[in-house]
Amino acid sequence: MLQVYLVRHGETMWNAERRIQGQSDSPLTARGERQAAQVAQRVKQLNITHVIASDLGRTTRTAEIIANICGCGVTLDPRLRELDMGVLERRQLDSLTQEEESWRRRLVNGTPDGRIPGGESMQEVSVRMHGALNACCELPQGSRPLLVSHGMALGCLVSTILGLAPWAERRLRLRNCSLSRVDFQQSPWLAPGWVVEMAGDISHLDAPALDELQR
Ligand SMILES: O=C(O)[C@@H](CO)OP(=O)(O)O
Repeated sequence: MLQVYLVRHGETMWNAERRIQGQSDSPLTARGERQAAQVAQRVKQLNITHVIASDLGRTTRTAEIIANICGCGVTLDPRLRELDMGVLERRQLDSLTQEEESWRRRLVNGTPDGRIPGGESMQEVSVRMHGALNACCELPQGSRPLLVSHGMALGCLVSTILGLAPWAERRLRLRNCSLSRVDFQQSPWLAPGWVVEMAGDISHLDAPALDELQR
């Protein structure tokens, strides 16, 4: 059985400001750095063999902190990036016009091929996230990888493993530096292939990100 751990990056400056990031980027806050150190201590004794991260700055920094504690390197995989939110990236969530908010709603309410102008659909994110996850099956026998990605991308992955639509991810709270685990297994009691063992655990954090408490 292959166990793959999933971590959302630490809190960033724009998370705290409720500013849309998508494939734009902002640095970890001091709280985000602390969260990354706390999740690193949590996974330290899990014999992680590979840390694979979205190539954006916030995930790369989180991955470096984890890899340093786990004693392994960091591999970057752009398939793990956050959903591309097109023309709304860098915008404050509270500043959107009604029309802009309708673009965001279409993205998350199941409109087929719903997307923000210039951005990705949830279906497209699902395809590339599964590609990155399935690549873990090609690692040497006995590997235990940890993927560092983003809120909507990871939510989309977990939702689709559960057989839900990609946009169901809006009903799964994945806080900054939460830890999830998915297993590739052949148990007679479960559906063959990927199953969700754990999702969104933050018991290792001393406080969830401030911005999460405001939502
Ligand atoms: O891009 C963003 O603004 C958020 C959305 O969930 O993603 P993350 O902070 O996880 O990169």
